Amino acid sequence: MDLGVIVSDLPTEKDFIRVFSDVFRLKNKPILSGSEFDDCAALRLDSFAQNLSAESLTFSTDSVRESTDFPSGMTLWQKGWMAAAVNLSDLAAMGSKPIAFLFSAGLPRGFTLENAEELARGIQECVSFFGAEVIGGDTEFNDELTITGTVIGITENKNLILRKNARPGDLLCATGFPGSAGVALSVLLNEINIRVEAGESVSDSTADSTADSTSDSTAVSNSISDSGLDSISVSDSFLKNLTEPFPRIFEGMMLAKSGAVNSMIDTSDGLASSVYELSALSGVFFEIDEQSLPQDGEALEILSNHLKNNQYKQNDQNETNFTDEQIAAQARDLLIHEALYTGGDYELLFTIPAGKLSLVEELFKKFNENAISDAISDTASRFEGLSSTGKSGRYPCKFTVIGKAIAEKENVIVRQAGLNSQRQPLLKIGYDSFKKYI
Ligand SMILES: Nc1ncnc2c1ncn2[C@@H]1O[C@H](COP(=O)(O)OP(=O)(O)O)[C@@H](O)[C@H]1O
Ligand SMILES: Cc1ncc(C[n+]2csc(CCOP(=O)(O)OP(=O)(O)O)c2C)c(N)n1
Ligand SMILES: [Mg+2]
Repeated sequence: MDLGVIVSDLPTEKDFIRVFSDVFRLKNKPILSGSEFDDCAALRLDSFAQNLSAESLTFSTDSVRESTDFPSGMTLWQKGWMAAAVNLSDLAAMGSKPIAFLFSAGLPRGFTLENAEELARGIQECVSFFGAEVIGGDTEFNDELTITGTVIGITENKNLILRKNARPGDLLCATGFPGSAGVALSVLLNEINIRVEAGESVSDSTADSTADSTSDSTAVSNSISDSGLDSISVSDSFLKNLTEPFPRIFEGMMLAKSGAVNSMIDTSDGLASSVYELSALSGVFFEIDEQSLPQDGEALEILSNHLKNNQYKQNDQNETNFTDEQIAAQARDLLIHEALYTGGDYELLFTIPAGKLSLVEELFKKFNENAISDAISDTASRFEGLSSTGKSGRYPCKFTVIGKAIAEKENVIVRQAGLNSQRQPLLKIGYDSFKKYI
């Protein structure tokens, strides 16, 4: 079929569904019927129980759409990947194993079959990477591209991790480098005062399916480089922190299986917001030690340049007032703010009893050495040639103790002021789809 055809010009919906279904070929026998042939997909749960007893099913649904989730410059492949990833991240937070994904797409006017295929490939590659299959959906038209996904997972009852069981004295732990997605978003929204030079081309580091994204990423770079300021280069792999969320499915399953984790949540809405969720449901309060928050080197470099360029402008292009050291300290502060109060990182935040720390450290060490743990060894081949892994640095997965449950009656942040530390209330703010992005 001619891929240039506009989807809404096709004679019937069936003609279109075939394009999607060709991308979502079913591999898993227990799925008796997939997206194209019957009214429903059917899953044989007894077959899943051969490898992992499926005592509980887990479900989640989340929507993404153009104006609120896709900053300009994202490829359709990335939009598809993101639609699946934000849903899978909810399963990761419960330690659940993904088995199936469904989505309803609202396609904008002018969307071609080629566009649809790229979107579908992004969804398929994310879903299959994490061991699940796309089993159905619906297609409609909408003013802006909208994708509502639903994931289904399975878990053994003893491994089901909830938000509500954090205990006094627990250590608060996080994966990844919080704040990276927030900084990437500011770059893509042109809120950061830097001049961007295209980093390594997306196609250099990615699978064939993303090769088209090079032109988009250049468009982002050009729009920002008009500012005429000092230039630094922002790599495409850094921007992927936002544009290709990497759900911590394998880490979540490993943590759940370890028996060490009392409570867990993903950080999609920001660290502070996630801490408040764990706190409200568990009835304990937390302190975050800001010094312990891991910071991504490129994020710091971007923020330092932003600060320098702001001053350069303010001072009528004379020398800046601050030393490099002062600028670096201000950049660290800004990144802490991003980590706490903006979302988009899709990392895991979890609590463990202090006595389990060495066990969890050992598990992460082994996990990172093998890229994947024994429990998920069947997935090794999926790591090859995928854009979200590789150079974007999602592996090794960093794991950090960032605070603990405390006796006080509020959530606090421990800040460093010179040689002294200060305890301040943790603000209850984060990404909220009902409010304007902060
Ligand atoms: N419209 C809705 N109807 C029923 N439950 C909902 C609705 N919206 C959200 N929820 C539930 O509220 C909980 C939190 O949802 P949400 O804030 O969207 O979480 P997340 O940030 O993980 O997507 C989830 O259990 C979700 O299923
Ligand atoms: C254009 C644009 N603005 C803002 C964002 C940032 N953003 C959009 S959704 C989101 C987090 C949503 O969390 P999630 O749990 O997936 O959804 P929820 O159900 O909480 O809305 C963030 C940080 C973005 N990705 N793109
Ligand atoms: Mg939601």
